[in-house]
Amino acid sequence: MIELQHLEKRYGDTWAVRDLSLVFPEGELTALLGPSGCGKTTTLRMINRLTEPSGGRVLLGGRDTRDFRPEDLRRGIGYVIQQIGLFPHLTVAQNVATVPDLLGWDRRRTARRVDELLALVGLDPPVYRAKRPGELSGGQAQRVGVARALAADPPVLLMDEPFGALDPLARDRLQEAFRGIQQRLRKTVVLVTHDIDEALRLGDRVALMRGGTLAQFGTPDDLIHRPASLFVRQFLGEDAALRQLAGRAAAEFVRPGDGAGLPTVEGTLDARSALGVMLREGSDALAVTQDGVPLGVLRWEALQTQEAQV
Ligand SMILES: Nc1ncnc2c1ncn2[C@@H]1O[C@H](COP(=O)(O)OP(=O)(O)OP(=O)(O)O)[C@@H](O)[C@H]1O
Repeated sequence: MIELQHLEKRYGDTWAVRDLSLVFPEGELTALLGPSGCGKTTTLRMINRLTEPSGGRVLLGGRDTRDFRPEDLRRGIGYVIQQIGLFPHLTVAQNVATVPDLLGWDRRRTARRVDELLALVGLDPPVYRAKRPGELSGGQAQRVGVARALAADPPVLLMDEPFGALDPLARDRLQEAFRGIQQRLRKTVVLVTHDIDEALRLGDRVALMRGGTLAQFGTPDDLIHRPASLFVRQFLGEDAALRQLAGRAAAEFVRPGDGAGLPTVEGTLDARSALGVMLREGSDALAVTQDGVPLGVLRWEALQTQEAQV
């Protein structure tokens, strides 16, 4: 668990972060969302002390982070940034092994860990182990960055716009991959993003910031259906419910039923696209299958109730 208590950062007359108190729950992913310049990155960097607070404190597992030496603190916290900063002269395996090497793990344990992590992030170890960063696509490099951050199995992972530099398709894929990884590993993750879809899709919780302070902290559902202010409502936009559908699979809305004769979609299709199929086909219900096996029927109302609550 990470706890921010009255955290502040001032640069001259500018408050980057102002009296920010917040608890990032253990094992959950919290998206730190907000407009440009609202203090997201500063907040994240105060957690691993890349930026020192001007006031207030950060507790990690109940301990004040000032009680740690900054190097020790950072070794225990995974950190992924947009321009991932892999070492270009090292291989993928050596890049992933950076922290285990620093911690003095023996070579066999490190090699096993590297392969395990490459597989976890969807890179075939024999193919990628010996490559250099220059031989990777942006998405592959970002995967290596995630593997590197997870290498020493830190309980906490800080991510600053980790998917920001990728094209939409690669971003989509990596978000999905990361969602799967997080469901398995249950790290305490703080993910900085200005992308509303990403926050709603990946966040168990969302901390929406404005001008260095907290506008609202809650589940994606809370922010969409129970916005705390006009700012929150406007920031998420009128189509917030549609955005949320984009992050959920059609299969989640399926009810038992016979879909014979209805247009058919796969259950893994996102619910927003399924809605698009209904509109295109002029049908208020779809048959949903999983790998060709019927799952049931997706009805317009099931999606509508989601929206009606906005
Ligand atoms: N080193 C610095 N010196 C002076 N001002 C800074 C410094 N770092 C950040 N700021 C200011 O603090 C405020 C918050 O910056 P921060 O980078 O945390 O915002 P952000 O929400 O992460 O923005 P973005 O989404 O654009 O990256 C901004 O007004 C910024 O100009």
